[in-house]
Formats: sequence, structure tokens, C-alpha cells
Amino acid sequence: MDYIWIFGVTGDLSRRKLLPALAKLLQDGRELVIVGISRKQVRQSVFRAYVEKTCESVCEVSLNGLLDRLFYVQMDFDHLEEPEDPAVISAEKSLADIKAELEEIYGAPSRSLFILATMPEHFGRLARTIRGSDIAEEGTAAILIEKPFGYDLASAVEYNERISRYFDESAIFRIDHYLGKAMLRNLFSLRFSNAIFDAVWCKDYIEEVNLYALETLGIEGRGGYYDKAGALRDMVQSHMLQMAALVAMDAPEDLGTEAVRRSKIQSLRQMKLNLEESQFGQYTGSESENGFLDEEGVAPDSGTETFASLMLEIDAPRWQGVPFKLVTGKKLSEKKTVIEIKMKAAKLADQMDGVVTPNSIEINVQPEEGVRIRFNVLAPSSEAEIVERELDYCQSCLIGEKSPEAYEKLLIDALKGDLTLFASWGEIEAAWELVDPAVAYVRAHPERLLRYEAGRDVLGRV
Ligand SMILES: O=C1O[C@H](COP(=O)(O)O)[C@@H](O)[C@H](O)[C@H]1O
Repeated sequence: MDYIWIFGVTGDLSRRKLLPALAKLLQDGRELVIVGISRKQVRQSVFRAYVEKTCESVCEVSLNGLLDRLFYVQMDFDHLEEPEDPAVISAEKSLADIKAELEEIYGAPSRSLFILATMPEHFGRLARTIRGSDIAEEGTAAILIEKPFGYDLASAVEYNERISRYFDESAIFRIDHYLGKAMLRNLFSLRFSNAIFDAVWCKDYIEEVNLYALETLGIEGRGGYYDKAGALRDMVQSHMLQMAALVAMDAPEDLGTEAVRRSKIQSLRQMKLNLEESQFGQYTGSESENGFLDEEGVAPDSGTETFASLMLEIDAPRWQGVPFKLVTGKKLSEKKTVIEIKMKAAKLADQMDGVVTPNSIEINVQPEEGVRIRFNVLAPSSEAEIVERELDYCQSCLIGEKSPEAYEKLLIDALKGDLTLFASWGEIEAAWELVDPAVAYVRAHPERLLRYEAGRDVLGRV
């Protein structure tokens, strides 16, 4: 039996991602006990009814298994600071008590995951409370930390230092849910298990790399958070730079977690953002949609970017002169995450008949999952004319091959103790070193913030 403790269980992340993933794991036969913790003063039955109501629309499986194994503890995170504070003692006692009660019914945990789905300012005091309450057994306990990991490098260093007082790096699982997405896991396999890709993955054959994470959704009631974060902190610091590192990294020395992490850190450290050549935007309202400045929690004169198209240079022999473009934004015309690799023209291409388009490889992350390769062939029945055709492997179209949700995969790995798909401290640090100056640049250059109408296609302009 594994125990999962979720701090911030009534928050948005928990409702949309964690609880549905846990419901699926329980349905698949995993033996789990889940303890939800939040500040709200509610009874167990009310909490379960709340989960049933709020998760129903996002959950693909029956919630019965989850509701049977879900328990609630109230805890005021703000009053956990000082060791002498009576709130700490009562919180620690109640966590230890509830564990003892659950053990009587379900037995001792084989493994315990402590998921901090809270604002980062709570990380240190929660880590301390978990350690102090003796509910985390050495060797079988892991702490899972949600993004954002800090608001900038300085705060990230501070949070990391505080968590590290209580948990060893080998027990710290920093979640970036994009790393659990099927096609990003596949990117690694695609590159390193195929000579046809591995051999050409460099400046000699690749002309440019474009990474898109486009969203139709807006900020979904998270105005207070997003106005401080913006696209740079919300998406670029984590998901976009992780995707870029997976494309740009050199082959690790082996497939072990440490070697993969070293390779990604090295790659992140070689990256430089060309801010003058980048573009930033903020959505305005339309007849049917709110503009960013109309959203609750957003300052009426906010200069926060909801869109970024960043030019990235990588100072590595493999990538000299190859531009990487990272594009992400809210309230765009389509929801799509894709990695587009455009190849250089072949040597004799300009001597052929017809339009010879350089090859491209598209790794579709979502909503479609798959790989599309465009290449040239002799047109059927033609003497010499070249035409472009494509090889399309659509993984998500294949019946019975629907990939598990990213959170399911990440939770399974955390239960196994496998850190490979979680961000190391070095990756977080290197990503903040890139993003901090970019945020400062956008705040210092309000004239660089282009306005785009919610729901409009802006990609033609970047
Ligand atoms: O972490 C975040 O990711 C989501 C986008 O995730 P996806 O799996 O739907 O692509 C984004 O909407 C949110 O603002 C951000 O915090």
C-alpha cells in the first residue's frame, strides 16, 4: 500500500490533474491511500462531495475508487513557521495521528509521496512539518513539488535551500508535467534509438528549430498568480526550456538519471535568449472574450506578457548558427504543442525539377500525438519532377494506444523512485538564469508588448 499526501488538495491543480490521475491509478489496480490537506475547515463527507462534484467533469474514470480511499485533514499553512508555534505541534500531531489511524486499517506504507500543490512560499515550512511529524520514512518517502519553483532565481534558491534542509536531492521530485507527456518522453527515444535521426541532429543538417506551446485558454481565474508570472515565468521557465533542452542536449553518457540530467543542464547553460529579436504580446478583449486587463486579479495597467516568441541561440558546437524559436501564448486561435525541425536543403536539390522543399520533422505533442516527416520523391509517372510527400505516424489515432496522462506517468515514476522525468535543481537554476533577464527586459520595455485580440491567429506576425 502506498500513501499519497496532497497539500493544497482543494486547489485547481489537484482538481484538474492530480485527483483524476489518482482515480485512474486506483482503477488500474494500484493500492493507494490518499490524504488531502488544505486550509479549509470542512468535514470529511463535505470534502468527498466537493471532490465528486469538481472532478467529475475532468475525470475519465469512475470516482468511486478514489472517494473510498480519500481522507481529509485541515491545516493552516500560514501558521507553520516557528517550531514553538502551537499550530505546528497540532499540525504535526494530527498528521502523525491520521497516519497511525490509517495504518491500522491499511497497514504501513511501502512508499509515501508528499505532493506540495501549494504556492512556493509554503514549500519550506511544509517540508519541515512533514519531517517533524515523522510521517516520512527515510528511504521510502519522496516530496513532489509543483511548479512554479519560485518567482525568480533568488526565491528559487531560497525555497530549494529550505526544502533541502529536510529532504535529500534524491527524494526531491520537481514536477514539470510536460516531461510526462508521451511525445516528449518519445523525443528521447526517437533521437537516440534511430540512426536516421541521431546522425543528422546538428547544425550540418538542421536549418532551424521551432517549439510551439499554444493555448486557446486564458488564465482561468488565476489572475493574481498570472499577472505576477506572465508567459515567461509560467511556461518558458519550465515547459518551453525543458522541451528545448530535450531537443538540444547531447547524448548522455548512459541512460541513467544522473547522466540525462547532466546533459540537460549543460545544454541549458549553453542557451542565450536574444531579447531584441524576440516578441512579446498581451491579449485584448473581443466581443465575446475578456481582455487580459479585464480579468479579475490583473492590474488595470498591467504590462505582463501573455505571449512570447523567443529567439534562442545555443552556444554549442552542435548548434552553431541554428536558431531555436520558442513560442507560447494564451487565448490564441488553436491549442497545439509541437516541435518543428526544419532541415537544410540537400546538396543537389537546386538542380532538380519541381519545387524541392527541404525536409522537416514534426513532433506533435498535443492534442495529436505523433511524428510527421516531410520528404521529396519523384512524382508518380513523371520523368524528373520532384514532389513533397509525408510519412505520418499518428500515435493518438491508433485505437487502443491512448497514452496515459502526464500526471499518471509522473506519479507512477515517483512511486517507483525514478527521478529521470523530474527536473533537477541544476535545470531549475539554469532556466531561471535565462528567464530573469527576459522578465526584466519586458517590464523595462512596455513598448515591445504587442496587443493581439483574444482568439486571433497571431502566428503570421511572429
Ligand atoms: O503549467 C502550466 O501548463 C498549462 C498548460 O498545460 P497543458 O498540459 O494544457 O499544455 C498552462 O495552461 C498553465 O498556465 C501553466 O501553469
